[in-house]
Amino acid sequence: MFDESKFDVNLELWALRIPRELCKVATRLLNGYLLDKPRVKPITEDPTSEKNRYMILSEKVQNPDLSDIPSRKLDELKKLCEIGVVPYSLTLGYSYWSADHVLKQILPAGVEVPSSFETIVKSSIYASLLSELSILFRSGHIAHLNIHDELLAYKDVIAKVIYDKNHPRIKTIVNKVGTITNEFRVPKFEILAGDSDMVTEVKQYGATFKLDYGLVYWNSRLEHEHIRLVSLFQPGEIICDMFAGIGPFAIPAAQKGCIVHANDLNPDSIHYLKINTKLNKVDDFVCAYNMDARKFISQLMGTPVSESNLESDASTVKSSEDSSGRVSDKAMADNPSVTDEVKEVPASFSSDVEGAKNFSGKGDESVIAIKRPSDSSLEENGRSNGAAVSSSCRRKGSTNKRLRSAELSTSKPWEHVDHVIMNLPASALQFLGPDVLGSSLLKKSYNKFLMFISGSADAFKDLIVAESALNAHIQDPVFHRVRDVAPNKAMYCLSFRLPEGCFKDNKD
Ligand SMILES: C[S@@+](CC[C@H](N)C(=O)[O-])C[C@H]1O[C@@H](n2cnc3c(N)ncnc32)[C@H](O)[C@@H]1O
Repeated sequence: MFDESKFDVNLELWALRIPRELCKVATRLLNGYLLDKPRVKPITEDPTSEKNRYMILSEKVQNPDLSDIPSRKLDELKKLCEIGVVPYSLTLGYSYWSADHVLKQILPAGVEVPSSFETIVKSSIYASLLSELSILFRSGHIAHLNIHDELLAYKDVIAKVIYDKNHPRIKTIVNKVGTITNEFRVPKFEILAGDSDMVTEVKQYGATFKLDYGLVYWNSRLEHEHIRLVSLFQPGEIICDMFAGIGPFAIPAAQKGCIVHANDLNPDSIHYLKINTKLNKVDDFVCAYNMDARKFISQLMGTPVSESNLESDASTVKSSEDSSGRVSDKAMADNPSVTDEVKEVPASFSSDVEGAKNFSGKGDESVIAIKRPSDSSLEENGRSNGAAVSSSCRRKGSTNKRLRSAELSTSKPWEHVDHVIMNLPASALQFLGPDVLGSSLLKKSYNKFLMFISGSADAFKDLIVAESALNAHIQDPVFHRVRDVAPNKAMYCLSFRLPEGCFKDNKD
């Protein structure tokens, strides 16, 4: 692909032959005059004698008479031992140079390298130029590039360099092709280097996620948003994740002791969601569903005709892969004794959550509270409505302890949900209408939960659309800036408590 030897840089240097036991003292004396290159040791074997070492001098020592070294230092050194000066050739080759250095030489000078607006993975393995190439992130062993058109001719070279420089940590280099058009939001990738295995594991906030990067949606840049939302939840709360993917909200929420109803249309996402609940030992807390979110929410919240037919109702909303094991086989099972016990626990709405600060917007620049005269802050709203936001599963002091598996079986989402997550940017608002939420919400007094909706770049427009879908005024909406998706274009999360009396004109 390219001749690696063209990156060779030969250095003609001088080295001192010093008895090995004196190297430490000599190093101190020669401070500032020894070779100083990253990853190259200035002291090396003397090929002619085991008793000695070569101390390689820096490029600034040009003469074998060592006149470039201050005489005071040399005199001290000479008092220690007899010094031999030998020529020393050093080649810094392809393996020495960073990816940044190599690519700068390969890519044409003057090529318009777009500046990156993406957040690069924190433990960045890439140098500045690579971020300019818009290398989006690393997912497990996969490095995902997004090579711009003007650099496409160099894609193989770029991939080879990144692969060479990061193997074995990175085993596969992929490039996103085209724009995402499918409803599962999975990009198309071409594999540029390494093996074609797209099944990988990633870690976020201590949870492990297994996924096939070619089949499911995954975006490491949402890690902060995943943590932020989950930090707002309380143990025992019931979460409904309408577009759950492989579980980056569902699993940490379940780890916190929440009960999660997680749905996704993509069967592969649900396949991995189930694997992940098991991997993270929260399968007793997550019930997975594989259907369109409209059907999911209306069935989940639809009023069961009687307690006796809960199971049959529930079975319609469980994963279509029931035989291969829905996430919790105990989910929705009738267990009156446990239900009774849990019902006795008084509801509490303690809001001393870390994330509550973010939610109110205080101290978080990315939170924008859209204020209207009558609005109070969303945090206050959350607290004041707290008494009404009760959960049949909530337990006092259950904090991070694992709850019994029976918790999920006592969850009655058709009676109560604390939070709804809708992470489907741009289209999530379509799922707010009376045709989806309306009928089920009206039948029950179901208007207390908090909704988190990933909106488009136009926060104000989203608010208007949401209000029109709900046919109600949204009090204290909060827009949290999730991330920049393009220069001057941010993605927001709109949060609000479902207004009292929404869909009122649709009442029958
Ligand atoms: C942006 S991803 C979010 C996934 C996950 N919440 C996360 O943060 O990684 C949106 C997800 O919605 C799913 N999806 C798209 N349309 C859907 C629908 N009509 N009903 C249910 N899920 C849908 C996709 O398969 C995808 O996994």
